[in-house]
Amino acid sequence: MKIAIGCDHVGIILKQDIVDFLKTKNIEVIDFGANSTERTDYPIYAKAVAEAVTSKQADLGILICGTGVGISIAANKHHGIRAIVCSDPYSAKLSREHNNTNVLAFGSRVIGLELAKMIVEQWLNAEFEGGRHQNRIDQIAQIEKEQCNG
Ligand SMILES: O=C[C@H](O)[C@H](O)[C@H](O)COP(=O)(O)O
Repeated sequence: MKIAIGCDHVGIILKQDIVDFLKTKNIEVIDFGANSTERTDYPIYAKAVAEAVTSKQADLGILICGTGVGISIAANKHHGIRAIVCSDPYSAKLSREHNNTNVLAFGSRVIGLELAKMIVEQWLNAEFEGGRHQNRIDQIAQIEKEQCNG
């Protein structure tokens, strides 16, 4: 399992903690920055992580900004990306089982490390259930296609 991770200037401390957490689980991590508290723009890191996932350089992506909102919106602009922004483990788990999310985003100004670790753990351990949910994912992909041609 390979995880691409990225954050803006607000998320760097939490990102490092999550990188360390993933490494204790022997998960390979590709870190796309940021690595300083100098103010930067979250779409840069959303793009890097989203492209790593769509190109299959990584299996899944994790993104952190102040709220997780901007960085997840930016990630969701990429074809094939289904990003969730969440602050609770239940939504994280269900987002994999029902929505086959491939990017997880959260906010370092919203949640603390222990909750973030629970969210990451639930998200990584859950598996897409397919079936009726695949039909809905296919409909999302169809919307993406139509928007692209429109
Ligand atoms: O959704 C956006 C994120 O929460 C950003 O981390 C936030 O907008 C950055 O704000 P500032 O530039 O004021 O640190």
